[in-house]
Amino acid sequence: MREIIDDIFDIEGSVLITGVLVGGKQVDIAISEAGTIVGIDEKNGARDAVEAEIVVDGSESIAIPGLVNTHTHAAMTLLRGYADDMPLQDWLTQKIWPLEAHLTGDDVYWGTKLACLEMIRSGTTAFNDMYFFMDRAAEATDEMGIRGTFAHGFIDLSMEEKREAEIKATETLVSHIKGLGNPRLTAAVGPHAVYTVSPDGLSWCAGYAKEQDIGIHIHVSETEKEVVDCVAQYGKRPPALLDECGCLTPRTVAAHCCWLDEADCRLFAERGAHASHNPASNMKLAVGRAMPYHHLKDAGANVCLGTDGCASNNNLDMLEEMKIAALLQKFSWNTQTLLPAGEAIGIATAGGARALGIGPGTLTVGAPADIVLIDRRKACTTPLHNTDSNLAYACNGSAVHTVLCSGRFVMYDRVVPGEAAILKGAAQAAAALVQRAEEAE
Ligand SMILES: C[C@H]1O[C@@H](n2cnc3c(O)ncnc32)[C@H](O)[C@@H]1O
Ligand SMILES: [Zn+2]
Repeated sequence: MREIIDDIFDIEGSVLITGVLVGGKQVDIAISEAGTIVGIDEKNGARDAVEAEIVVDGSESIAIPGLVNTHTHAAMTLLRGYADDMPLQDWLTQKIWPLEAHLTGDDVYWGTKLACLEMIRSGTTAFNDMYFFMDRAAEATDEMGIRGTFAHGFIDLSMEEKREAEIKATETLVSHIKGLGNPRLTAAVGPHAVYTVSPDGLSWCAGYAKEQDIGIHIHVSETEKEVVDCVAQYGKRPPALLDECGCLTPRTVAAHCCWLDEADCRLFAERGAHASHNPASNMKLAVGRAMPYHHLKDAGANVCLGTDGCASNNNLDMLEEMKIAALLQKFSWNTQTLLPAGEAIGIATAGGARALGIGPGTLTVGAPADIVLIDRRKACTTPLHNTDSNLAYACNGSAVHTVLCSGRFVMYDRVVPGEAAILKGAAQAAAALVQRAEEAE
């Protein structure tokens, strides 16, 4: 493996992964130069699909589709450990928003580089991001080689002047991302939540997302207070308000969804909206209830998985998040059979890919070659009675050893190009950010 490591990140040719375990079977996976899976076969049939430029021995690996993190604020890696053990509203208003007021574009660049590094190292190949200075987040993501969907966090606090500024920021970002013409980078509209965006702001976001044919990324029903306040102010629950404003669509990814009731779940299913489960953040911020996964599933709504930002998680490890999701669901709803291992993997892969519109999120012919190789020589993969169980319940991101996105290597044998410089740049940016905030106090 070692001989080809120096130039493997620059090669843009076809790839063959031999003898890798997929769904309990030893197969070869052939990947075209264009970055698509063109063959997957047990009996060496895939070998005929490409004249491979790179052949990787997969016999010590399990292959899974790239993990899709459907709700994060990537650059919040810089805020990791800055404010812990607080309720959501105090956490946001007393600690997070005052520090974010001092953010710069360079901070977001370095924070996103660090986030991408961490995501790649734990098997994530696509993420749904909502934050600020998102042109710099897209730049960082492009350099790291994975997929990102970028939304400006739209917060108008019911003020006309703020709304106009947020509209401008959203339009500028969307035209910038579209102008890049990079299939790995897409734009979305990011109304923060019903308690920070007016109905006029929400309606504008819905209309603009429709006009631009892009997604909507929003926090929904995270706390009981959000629901109670929404009913008091608007006479309806958050999903009904969002629906009235046109924000519940097949392109909407709604984060948290902890306090949805059964009718809300049915509305999600009817509108084709996607519910992103963020269990670690929900438990850490003690929002009081887990997403009603069973009601969403019974209604037929798509559920996907996300970590939220590093100030409320405090990492971006989607393998770890799968286990937390499965355990939280079983515990909260007192049902051992709820969210079994295979389904937990499904919401982190196919469910996420469906939510972000990036193919089937499976290892099948025609799918984008977003592939994660998990080391079979680890304690967490020994023994392998049931691969899904090992992946969902025993492993975390440290078992990932090679990652491809769109057929290109972004990590090989646990090496990610530029890692030391990213750690240094991000640490310096985080320290300078806190210093600026303290000096301004
Ligand atoms: C984009 C803004 O969203 C803020 N944020 C981060 N995590 C959460 C959460 O769990 N609920 C609501 N808002 C959140 C982030 O700090 C940005 O200000
Ligand atoms: Zn969030």
